[in-house]
Amino acid sequence: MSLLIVLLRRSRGRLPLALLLGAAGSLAGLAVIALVNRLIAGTADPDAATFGILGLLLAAVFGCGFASQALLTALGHAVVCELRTATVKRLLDTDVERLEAVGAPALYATLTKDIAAVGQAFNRLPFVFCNGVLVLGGFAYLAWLSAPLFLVSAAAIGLAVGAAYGWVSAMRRLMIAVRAIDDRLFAGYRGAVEGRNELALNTARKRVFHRHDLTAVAELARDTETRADRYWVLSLSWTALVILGVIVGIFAVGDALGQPRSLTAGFVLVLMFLRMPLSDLVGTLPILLSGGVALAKVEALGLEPHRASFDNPTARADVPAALPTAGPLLELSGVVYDHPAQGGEPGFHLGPVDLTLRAGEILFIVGGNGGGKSTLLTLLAGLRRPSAGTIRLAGIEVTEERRGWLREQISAVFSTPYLFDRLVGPDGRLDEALAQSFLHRLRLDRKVTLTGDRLSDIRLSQGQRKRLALLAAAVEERPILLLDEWAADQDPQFRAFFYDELLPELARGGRTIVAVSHDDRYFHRADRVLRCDAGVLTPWTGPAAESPPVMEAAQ
Ligand SMILES: Nc1ncnc2c1ncn2[C@@H]1O[C@H](COP(=O)(O)OP(=O)(O)OP(=O)(O)O)[C@@H](O)[C@H]1O
Repeated sequence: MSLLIVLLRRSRGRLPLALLLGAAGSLAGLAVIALVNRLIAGTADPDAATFGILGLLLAAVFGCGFASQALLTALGHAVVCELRTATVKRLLDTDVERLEAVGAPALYATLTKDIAAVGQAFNRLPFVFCNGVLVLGGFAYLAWLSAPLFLVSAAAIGLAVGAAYGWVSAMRRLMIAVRAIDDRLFAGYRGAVEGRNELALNTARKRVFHRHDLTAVAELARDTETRADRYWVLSLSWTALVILGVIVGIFAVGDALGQPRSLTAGFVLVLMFLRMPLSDLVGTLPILLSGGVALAKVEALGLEPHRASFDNPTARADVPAALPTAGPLLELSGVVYDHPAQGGEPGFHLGPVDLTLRAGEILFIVGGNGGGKSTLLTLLAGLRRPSAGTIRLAGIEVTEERRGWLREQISAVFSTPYLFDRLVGPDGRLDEALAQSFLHRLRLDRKVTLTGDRLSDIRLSQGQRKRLALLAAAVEERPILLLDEWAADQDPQFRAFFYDELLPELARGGRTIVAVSHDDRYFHRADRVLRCDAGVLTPWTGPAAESPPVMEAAQ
């Protein structure tokens, strides 16, 4: 039903026209049958006028059917296109935390499988509608032909539909189960693509992965799909049986009710004609059901409602146009964040964090693996919502409504950055000269060419990827730059260039920089160094404070 509501909402007037044409085509088809019936019964003359009418009716069947289905299928494709772009826009507007909770495999499954399933269902709707009109019109004609025979057939078909209702519900339940298994299958596909190196190196791992993470899930999907299809073919065979049963029964009932044989024969002819659209309707059930399940799945992701606009919803009136260039810039007071617990393991607790970042400052954050450094950076960037405490930017509290404003002040290079092949400057305008100069200074100009805002190649080494990500962040020209272990993949020469030249230069240019770093050789380049371990932020007191790794005796 929700499929129909979506279609109705988006059709902008084309739907009523298409439905009208479809109904006209179907009714013209029924009129052909009715006229043929009259020819058989001898109540119409087989003269030129009758055949002329039949010719016109056939032309109407073709013309109206074609126009209606062309309109409806075009509408179906338009809905799918809109669903694709709108779902991606909703995803772009949704919080990182929500997307993390949903997980990448489920998101990919929705973007590929669910949208395709909804599309298939939409594209079947025109045929469902035309068949529906045929069936309804056909039954109305049957009622007109003989009320007693119609009542008997309607009662028999009604009972049969009631009996089949349970099968359709069972089929829907199984389709929901199949869709849940699809998320696990997509996790397997992802492992096969992204873990290709590890899998190529180790045959045993490949076998274990293929058996447990792929074959087992694929077989579960196959079993569930097979069970769902069994209900479908049962419904198809049941439909054929019911129609044929009613046809046989009608002769017996017709005689018992004293109906003339010619009337019964005409009644049966219409029933035979209705067999095809009825079977088509039942045949389409799985496509419609899986479309409905897919649409429900898209909604269950909990994405933000669709907004066509890309404007930052932050009210600009109550925030300053520019940030201060001296004094406190970003202040965290009692900020707490909890990563959710998973699989029986406790979640990670960060904070309470009290931190004041001054404008133009270079702050380094050090700490052991899993200490919470990256989590802290995402909180500073406004990508995560603290569970307690306040964040102030330029003295103004960053409320939920102002989180977009905070994000607009931040450029970041995360530890595994995603590279886009277009550079984007402030307000979408790129300073090409600045970009070219960074390309040169980051020693990427022999590898990548910048034409307009487009980069020629992003298939780079890990260290080069980080440099390109830094370039993309720098040309955004935002006041706060967050770097997560940026230098970890750089060669010693470039690392020295980064700490000794680039960072101080960026700071002199007005940037406030927070960098996660383990390069204690260069800690003197920072105005301050803090340590983040076990979610607690403390001043760094020198290399002696580093806890040595636990060394196990070699076996
Ligand atoms: N999306 C997430 N969901 C649940 N837990 C998470 C998530 N991201 C990180 N964590 C947990 O939070 C803790 C801190 O992770 P974080 O990435 O902030 O540490 P880090 O100090 O940056 O580590 P590293 O130096 O290894 O990069 C880890 O124990 C990690 O398991």
